[in-house]
Amino acid sequence: MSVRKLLVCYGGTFDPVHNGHLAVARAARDGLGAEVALLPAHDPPHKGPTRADAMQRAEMLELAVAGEAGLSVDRRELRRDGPSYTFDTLGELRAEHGEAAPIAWLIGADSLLQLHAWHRWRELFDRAHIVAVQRPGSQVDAARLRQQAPEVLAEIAGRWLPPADLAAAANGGFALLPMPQLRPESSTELRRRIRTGGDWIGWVPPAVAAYIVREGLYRDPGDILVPSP
Ligand SMILES: Nc1ncnc2c1ncn2[C@@H]1O[C@H](COP(=O)(O)OP(=O)(O)OP(=O)(O)O)[C@@H](O)[C@H]1O
Ligand SMILES: O=C(O)c1ccc[n+]([C@@H]2O[C@H](COP(=O)([O-])O)[C@@H](O)[C@H]2O)c1
Repeated sequence: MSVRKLLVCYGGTFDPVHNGHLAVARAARDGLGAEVALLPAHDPPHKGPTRADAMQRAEMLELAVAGEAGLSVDRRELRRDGPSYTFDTLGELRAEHGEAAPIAWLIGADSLLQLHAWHRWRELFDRAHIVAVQRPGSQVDAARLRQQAPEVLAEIAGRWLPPADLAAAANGGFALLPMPQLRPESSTELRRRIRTGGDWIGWVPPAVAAYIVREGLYRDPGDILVPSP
């Protein structure tokens, strides 16, 4: 039986992309033997207005992964109006790749704890696997899920797979991605540091840092704030 290569889709606001995102994408590529597509959200459903516009966020992402094997940027959400629902994105990907292709949607642990608030969230499993990665401050285990997101725990309970088994099925599984080392970076803290003159250059690839400086991004007072509902 031939097992097809897993496609891992890693969606985000990427406002801006940082080295934590890249470490997660590389861990998925290397740990799961996957191709990883990074998808900037045009209009992230649970976030307020972004600080950089969608084109700038996509350009920074492209600079961040340029020349890196196994990582690419997929701009499809920029071509859709309205909230960038993952359910819709996975519908497009499923139609393009076919019913048998193994596809996974990759999220951080903070996103997993909110998964029950996503548009048609249970049906995401009809279209992809969900893979979560631990994040400092939001690390998940069964006890934390039971306390903070019992519906999510109930949904994934029968779906747990060893990461190596994801490629053997098209969708429907849940796995935790092993991360060699947890990463502290966040876009919110990065923007705060840029605004306040803190130490931020080492948190992004050099080409992204140059872009931020050139475009004068994240320097207005409003850039400190992230109104997340
Ligand atoms: N350092 C990190 N470790 C693990 N997962 C992360 C990390 N940073 C971001 N993620 C995950 O990557 C996805 C996209 O993240 P996003 O673009 O929202 O960046 P962010 O740093 O979480 O931004 P913000 O601080 O504005 O919320 C989310 O699922 C998030 O949980
Ligand atoms: O589909 C949804 O309802 C939904 C709700 C929240 C987040 N998402 C997606 O999850 C990814 C990470 O979101 P964020 O807000 O942490 O950048 C990004 O691709 C979003 O479009 C999707």
